[in-house]
Amino acid sequence: MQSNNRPSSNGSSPAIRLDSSPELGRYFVASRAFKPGDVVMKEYPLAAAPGPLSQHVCFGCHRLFKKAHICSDCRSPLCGHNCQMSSEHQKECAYLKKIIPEIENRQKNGKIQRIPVQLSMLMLPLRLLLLRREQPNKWQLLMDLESHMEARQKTSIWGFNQRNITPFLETMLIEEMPDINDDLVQQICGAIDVNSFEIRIEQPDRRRHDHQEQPLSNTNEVLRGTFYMASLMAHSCIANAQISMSNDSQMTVKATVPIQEGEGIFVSYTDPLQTTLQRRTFLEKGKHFTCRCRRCQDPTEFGTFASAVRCRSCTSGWVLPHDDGQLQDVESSVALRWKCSECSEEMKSEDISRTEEVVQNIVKNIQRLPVDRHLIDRCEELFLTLPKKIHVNHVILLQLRISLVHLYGNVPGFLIPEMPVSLLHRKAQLCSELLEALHHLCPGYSRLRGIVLYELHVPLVCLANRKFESGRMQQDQLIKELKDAEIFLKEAVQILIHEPVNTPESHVARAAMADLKQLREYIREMENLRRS
Ligand SMILES: C[S@@+](CC[C@H](N)C(=O)[O-])C[C@H]1O[C@@H](n2cnc3c(N)ncnc32)[C@H](O)[C@@H]1O
Repeated sequence: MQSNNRPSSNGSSPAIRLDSSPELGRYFVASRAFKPGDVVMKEYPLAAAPGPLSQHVCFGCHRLFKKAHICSDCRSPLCGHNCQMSSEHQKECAYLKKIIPEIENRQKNGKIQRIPVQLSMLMLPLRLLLLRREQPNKWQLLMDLESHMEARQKTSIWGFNQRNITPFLETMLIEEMPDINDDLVQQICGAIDVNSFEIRIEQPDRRRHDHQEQPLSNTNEVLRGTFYMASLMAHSCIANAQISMSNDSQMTVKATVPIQEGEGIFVSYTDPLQTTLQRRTFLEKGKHFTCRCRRCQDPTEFGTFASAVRCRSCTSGWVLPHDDGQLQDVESSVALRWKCSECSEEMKSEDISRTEEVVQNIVKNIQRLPVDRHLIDRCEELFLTLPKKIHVNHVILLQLRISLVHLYGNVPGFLIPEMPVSLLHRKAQLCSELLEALHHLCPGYSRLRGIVLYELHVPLVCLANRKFESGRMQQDQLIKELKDAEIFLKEAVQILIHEPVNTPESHVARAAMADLKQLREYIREMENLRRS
C-alpha cells in the first residue's frame, strides 16, 4: 500500500489497483476485502496552499493567525517575522514581489480585488508550477491528472483565469519558464479545481467545547491540496470510503462499509447533507460529470425524502425528481423534471433551487445569532415552520438537527445537569432521527455517525440516572440502560479513534474514550452493589 506521496506511476498498490471505465474514467478497485475503518491509502499532497477565500492563514507555516504580519516585500499575509525570514517564504517572495506593482495598478483602476485575495488565488498554481523544475517526478504526476480543458474552455472560469491568473504567473515565471503560456496555466488550474481537496486547519487554542459550539461549520480558513493517488478516486453520493486530513496535510482514506475484493472505491466529492440538486449542480459545474449513483437515481433518496419540497399546488404531496425510469439519462440537473407525488403538479429545477435558497437563508440568518437560549428557541421554531415548505427529513433540517444536538448540553441554561427531562429526551430524539437518516445517506463508519453516537449517549445516561435516583427505576433496569448507552459510546470510539490527531473529531474521540472508561466503571460499581 502507498503510504507517502511517492506512488508508483500507474497508481497501483497491494491493496488497491487502478481500473478504468468509459463512464468513470480511471478509478480504484479493491485488491482485497476491507472492513469498515480499514485504511485504504495514505498520501501527502504534491502541493498545498491557503484556500482562495482564506484570510487568516499564514502563507508560510499554514497556521491560523489573528492579525496578519504583512511581508514588506511581497505583501503576503504571514503569522510573523520568523515566517517572513524562512527560506521557503524567501524563495516564493522573490516571485511574488514581481507582480505587486501590476496588482496595485489594477487595483487603482478597480479591476481587481484586494492584494491578499489576489495572492491567495495564485499560491497553489505557483507552487505546482514550481514543481516542474524542482521536483520533476511530482510534476509528471500532476500532468497526469484530469483537467477537463475542453469543457472548461466553454465556461466563465476560463476567461477569469486568463485575466486574473495567467498574466501574473507569466510575470513571475517567464525568466525560468519561457514557454509558460495560458494553456499550461489553464491545465494547472483545471487540475486544481477537478482534483483538489480542502484541508482543515486546527484552531490554535481549540478545546473540545469550541468544536461543540461550531459543529461542522464550513469555514473559509482552509488549505487546498492537490494529491495524486486521491485524485484518481471516483465519486459516489453513496460512498464506501471517506477521507480524513491530518493537520500536517496527510490524507487518509478509510473504508466506511465492508468493501469486497474487486469492488470500486468511491468517496463523496460533495457533502452528503446536500440536496440532489445541489450535489448534481456542483458535480456538473466543478467536476464536469453527471452523477448517476444509486442516490441520485432514487427520487426519495432511499425513502429519506432528503431533497423533497412541499407541493405548492395541493400542499400535501412532495415534489421529487420525476421518476419515469429515465433519471439516469437526464444529462444535467437543470433538465431534471420535478413532480408532485400526489397531484402530479410539475416544477422546474430553478423553482426547486429558489425554494432551497430561501429556506437555507432563513436558517443561516438564525444561525448567525449569538449562541444563547434564544438561538435554541429560534432553531426549534424552525421545526414548526419549515415543514410547510420542505420535508421534515430534508437535508436542511438534518443540518439544523446537528446544530441543535450540539447546542443542547453546551449553552448556559442548557447544560446537561440543568436540562429538564423533556429536553434530554429531545436531544436523544434529534440524535436518533439523525442516525436513521445517516444510515441511508452515508452508511457505515462516517465521522458524522461517530459524533452523533457520542452525543446520544449523554442524555441516555443522564435520563437513566435521574429515573434511578428518583426511585422510578430498579437497579437492574438502570444497568441495562447504561449498557445500551455504552454500546453507542463504544461505536463512537471505534469510528473516531483513528482520526488524525488535533482534528475536531480526534478531540471528540478522546472525550469519548474517557467517558467510556468512566461509564464502564460506573456499570461495574452498580453490578457490585447489586451482588452485595
Ligand atoms: C478526481 S478525478 C477522478 C479520476 C479520473 N476519473 C481520471 O481518470 O483522472 C474526477 C473526474 O473523474 C470523473 N468521475 C469521477 N467520478 C465519477 C462518476 N461517479 N461518474 C462519472 N464520472 C466520474 C469525472 O470526469 C471527474 O471530473
